[in-house]
Amino acid sequence: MKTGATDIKPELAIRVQDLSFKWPHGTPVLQSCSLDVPKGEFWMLLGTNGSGKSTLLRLLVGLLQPQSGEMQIRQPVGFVFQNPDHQLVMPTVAADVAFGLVEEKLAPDQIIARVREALTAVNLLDLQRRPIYALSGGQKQRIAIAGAIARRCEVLLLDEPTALLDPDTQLDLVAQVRNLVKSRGLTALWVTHRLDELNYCDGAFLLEQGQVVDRGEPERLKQRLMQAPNIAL
Ligand SMILES: Nc1ncnc2c1ncn2[C@@H]1O[C@H](COP(=O)(O)OP(=O)(O)OP(=O)(O)O)[C@@H](O)[C@H]1O
Repeated sequence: MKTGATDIKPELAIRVQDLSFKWPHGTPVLQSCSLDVPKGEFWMLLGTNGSGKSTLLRLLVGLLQPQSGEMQIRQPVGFVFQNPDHQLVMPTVAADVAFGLVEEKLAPDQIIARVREALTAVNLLDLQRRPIYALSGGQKQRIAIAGAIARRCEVLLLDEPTALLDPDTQLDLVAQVRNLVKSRGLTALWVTHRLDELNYCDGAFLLEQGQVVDRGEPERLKQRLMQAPNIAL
């Protein structure tokens, strides 16, 4: 099995080939799953409940190990969970963004500069001293993204980051991630059930029973899913 980003093609940020995963004593979740995400693009991952979307992201970030197949992903990778309360750990906004930099052993002025840059990128510099508990759901998701930007992540993996947000905040977040991808050369893979979010991405994958069954232009996939009542996203 090959993992890491050492020999990934220059035009790609994520490469998954024939990946298979099953839980102990469980049925297969991913079965020869293959996909490529081009560098500097914003792609989405769609599929019915239980089709393996979250499992694929967890494999990509190393939280799970596949039984077979190959994965390559550019480092560092940032992960944004559905529920931001599962990943924001410090009492204030600036402290939380800085927390992710501990391993880099930076000087204090470098940490301050990275935190300011990251909060500016998500338009939340004004809130740097605010307690985490006093943020909205959308603001918390943007802080999680700022943490990844501060760490200079090349790839963002987002697992239904808008699931707990109201519709306006949902579209603000997806538009902001698109802007970050385009302005900073990041690559993002975003799991969603919401077809209106497809308007913001460069391409999408459709996962069914652990395999990619369609991929490509978001508008075409959107039309396919709107005309397929048997695929309940
Ligand atoms: N910790 C676990 N132990 C055993 N089975 C699990 C575990 N986590 C998930 N599964 C199973 O793995 C399969 C794939 O789950 P996964 O969360 O990847 O699906 P998904 O496509 O992200 O679904 P959803 O859209 O509902 O979030 C499901 O059948 C699920 O029940």
